[in-house]
Amino acid sequence: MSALTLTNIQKSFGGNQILKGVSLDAQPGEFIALVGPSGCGKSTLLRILAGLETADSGDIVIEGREVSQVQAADRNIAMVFQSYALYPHLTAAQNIAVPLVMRRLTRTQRIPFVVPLMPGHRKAVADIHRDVREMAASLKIDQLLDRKPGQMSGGQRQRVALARAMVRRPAVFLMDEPLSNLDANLRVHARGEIVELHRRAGVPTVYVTHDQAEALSMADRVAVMIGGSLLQLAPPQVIYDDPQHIEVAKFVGQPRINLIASQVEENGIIALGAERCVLADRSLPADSQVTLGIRPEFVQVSRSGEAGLPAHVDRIEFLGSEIIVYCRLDGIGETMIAKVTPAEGAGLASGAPVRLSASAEHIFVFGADGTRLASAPLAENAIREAVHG
Ligand SMILES: Nc1ncnc2c1ncn2[C@@H]1O[C@H](COP(=O)(O)OP(=O)(O)OP(=O)(O)O)[C@@H](O)[C@H]1O
Repeated sequence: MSALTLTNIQKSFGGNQILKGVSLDAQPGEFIALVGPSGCGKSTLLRILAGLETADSGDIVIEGREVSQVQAADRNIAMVFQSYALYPHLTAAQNIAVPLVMRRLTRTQRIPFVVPLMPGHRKAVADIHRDVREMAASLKIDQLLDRKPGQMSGGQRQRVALARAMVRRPAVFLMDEPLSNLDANLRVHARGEIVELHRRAGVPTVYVTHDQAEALSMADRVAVMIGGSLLQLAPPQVIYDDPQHIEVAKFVGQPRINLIASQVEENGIIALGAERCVLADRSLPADSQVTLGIRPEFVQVSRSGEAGLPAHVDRIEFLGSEIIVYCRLDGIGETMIAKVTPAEGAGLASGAPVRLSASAEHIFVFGADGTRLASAPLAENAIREAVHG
């Protein structure tokens, strides 16, 4: 049984459709990163899941229970926000204790004057103290327990917010860009910490981010959302190596994927320089418009020879272990980016004429509507046969 299933969630604000039928599932213990550009509807989906917003239609099932009509407080979901939302007047220990106090003590038991007189109260409070200390120890924030948020760094506040969300062992953990307030170095460190915590706690997690590197490096599966639609939900490697939509290919990968406009030839053949691939569906008419996608690491740059597309080097970025070469294709003027090793890039300079090529097995073909078209490299000796049917 899935820990969490969303089916066909739709949501409009004032006639604007923000979520266009999103379906998503998380398995027990799974870490899902929900990634997409700003404004694509990630936070709205998360808020609907948490019960802070109502969907126009669609189903939400958590641990086998349909919760669309269930109040946020009764969904057993914990959420960490961008802003951490810690109470500034409470210490870290008190902040972490809040969800336990709300769940385990009655309204009357929470009143300090009455509290010591109530039966069972002493045990409940002792249990809360114990659980807070255990959670603080596992997050290595014991030394912060007496401090208020104003006396902590951003990273420390983030850990306290995580502790508060995790302390009551929710059915699902939701995080909305929890690292966005941290500086770059701390962010990378905190990624590892969250993954480690998640592994230990084993609570299924939906983690929203607009940072594709964060999503790829942290998640078991990545859900790529663009313009209110979920375009692909798959493990990071599959999202990168086998994108099913041009928007997924564009969103993931740094530097960005190269895209070149092209046309289908007879019998579903597509050419890029001397390389050819063939579409699985050969019924696409000749002259149909397609876009070819090639990751920068698969673009070969040669300084001599006749093979490959003629281009000129525009600029070069030296990144230590690799070199990014920005080239302009002669004639059409489009930019192609190549990622090469320092040895391959040695001697390249701005303005130098080069030839660019990519092996057909590394060419993605996208149709006019952006969906990926199945294709395969065409061997040299098969070309003649294919062309002549
Ligand atoms: N309560 C609301 N009323 C009207 N429009 C809203 C409301 N909440 C969100 N929107 C709109 O819905 C769209 C999606 O917003 P949402 O916050 O879900 O995007 P997001 O992908 O999380 O973006 P970001 O990464 O910038 O946080 C935006 O255009 C936003 O302006």
